[in-house]
Amino acid sequence: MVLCPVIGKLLHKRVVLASASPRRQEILSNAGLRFEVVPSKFKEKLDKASFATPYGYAMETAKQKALEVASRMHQKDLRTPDMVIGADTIVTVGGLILEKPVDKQDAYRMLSRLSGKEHSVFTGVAIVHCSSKDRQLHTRVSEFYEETTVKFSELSEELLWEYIHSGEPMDKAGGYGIQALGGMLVESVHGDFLNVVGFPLNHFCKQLVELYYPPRPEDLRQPVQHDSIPAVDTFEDLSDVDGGGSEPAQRETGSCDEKAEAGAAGQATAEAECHRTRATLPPFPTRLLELLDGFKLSKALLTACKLKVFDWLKDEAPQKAADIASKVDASACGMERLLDVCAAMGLLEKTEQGYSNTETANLYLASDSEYSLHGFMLQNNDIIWNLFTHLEFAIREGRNQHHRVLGKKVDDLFQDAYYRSPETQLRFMQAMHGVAKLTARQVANAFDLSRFSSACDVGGCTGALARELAREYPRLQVTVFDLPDVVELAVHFQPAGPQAAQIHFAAGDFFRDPLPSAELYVLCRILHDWSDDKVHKLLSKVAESCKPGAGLLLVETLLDEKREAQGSLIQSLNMLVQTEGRERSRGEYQCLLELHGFHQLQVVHLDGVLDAMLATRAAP
Ligand SMILES: O=c1[nH]cc([C@@H]2O[C@H](COP(=O)(O)OP(=O)(O)OP(=O)(O)O)[C@@H](O)[C@H]2O)c(=O)[nH]1
Repeated sequence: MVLCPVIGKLLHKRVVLASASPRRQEILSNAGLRFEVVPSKFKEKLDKASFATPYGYAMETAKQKALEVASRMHQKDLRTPDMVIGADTIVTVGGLILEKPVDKQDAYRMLSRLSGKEHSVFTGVAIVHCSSKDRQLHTRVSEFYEETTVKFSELSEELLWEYIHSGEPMDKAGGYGIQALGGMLVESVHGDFLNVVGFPLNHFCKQLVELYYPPRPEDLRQPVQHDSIPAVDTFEDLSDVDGGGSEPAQRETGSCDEKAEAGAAGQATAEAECHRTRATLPPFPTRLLELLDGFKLSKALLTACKLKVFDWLKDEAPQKAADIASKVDASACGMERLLDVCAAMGLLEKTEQGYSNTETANLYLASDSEYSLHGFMLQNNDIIWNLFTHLEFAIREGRNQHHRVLGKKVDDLFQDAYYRSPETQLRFMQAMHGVAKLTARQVANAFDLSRFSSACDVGGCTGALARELAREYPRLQVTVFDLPDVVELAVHFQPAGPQAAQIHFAAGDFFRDPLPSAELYVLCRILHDWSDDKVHKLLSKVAESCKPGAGLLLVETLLDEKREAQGSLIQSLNMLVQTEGRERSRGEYQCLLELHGFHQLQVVHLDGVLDAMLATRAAP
């Protein structure tokens, strides 16, 4: 839904968000804006003392971020963007400007400064309109800022450090994330909440309205104040050629290298007329159409992974579509379209010399990179995609769809489906390994586990989490307990390193065989695979193996109590299609754990959709 119809003006424009902040991406895409993400390489090192105000500093940084991206894209790309958006969020307290902490000590210094006091959060935003004439880039900049005041409670040392150890402060201005755990530190907020999160959406929409719908001449005679986003509820003309008003009026605030005055009165009147005649049409269903296209984008990503496009481009000079096509036995015309889509999705960079990997592709999509998700992509392409094509049956029948994909009965989910052949098993393990590596460090850091000297990672697969636990707690001995076939293949995933001596593998079936003894049991993304009956069975086995004081570390995706968060809900649907289980809420896990004698539940939300929970076994 596009509540701010002016966003429809930008539908056919090439809009670029010059920001790596996932929060800014989420805020703008939730608002229905269609944009590409090109993080800025501008180093945030302007001399703060040279600015009269903190917001002046934030606006200038935002502008430099956006201009850097605009000029890089103009030089490298075949098509200059129409609009580049940059933003910078800072916190000010006692005359000091706080940005993102550089390490935990820095986070500590920042948060202690904020404790018990009120501070301001400023986000500077720059909207850079770009055009290209005679190969020269021309820019016009509109900039603004928003201020929100936030008051923190008094923070105890313990709370402070617990929060810092959650890892959340590190990429956030002022060292806290108001939208997540950091919200617990906040007593009151005055002003725009999203401004604190990183992007003042309301002010941004008003700014767009000012740019694209300048007041009519008669309105200019009286001062007009927009207390809210004007409801210009029209179906916008999306064409760039018929004078439908896709260009902003030349009315920027702040600095610009082509300063322009308010839009010409004639143009303004024509625009206003245009809105009035179309006022009865509904808003363009941008978000809906994006949702519809979602599966095509996913399939393009998965196909590029399957064809190893990102491997061919890793550490190479830019290559043409035809070169890649010949390497993977594909048509040049098909490959060009695929690569163009990958570039539009921000996975490749396209220049006159050809295509090259973006940092994201090098990091996560090349199959040999340290944090590769290539195996996970193949699992999605080869297995999960097929299961999802039977979603309708899954909904009607309330069960997974392996039987339909495989054309035979599936009694044992793992032996009959995921591990039905050595190849499928290896691919499954590669997928799990990639995901586990990405999240394991956060899991290991979520709680202080130093009181335990032995742990058993039940269903621990390749041992990726065991490795991080061993790294974080050098006196911890970790047993990875998994099916014999898994243990046999797990040797292929063991890097050399000092942790090897702390990790042992034990073969067995956690529903049938006794569990290795340990002071801490770990169940990472295991319970969500199983029905309530089987979860009870497994938890009672764990409980029987535990002495009082033993710990149980669960890692799962928690459903929010209101069942509103899309990320966890889609995971639960995923579980329906793939497994015998489902995602559960914190309350449901708490009941399950308490039934089996585990109490004192603590929960830490991790990046992405995972949550870590730690409970302690009480005396029976
Ligand atoms: O409560 C919250 N406060 C702030 C944030 C996030 O903090 C960062 C602010 O940093 P900056 O403006 O420099 O932006 P970057 O993340 O470095 O991305 P750019 O590429 O745009 O420079 C921002 O991500 C906020 O979202 C928060 O999440 N919660």
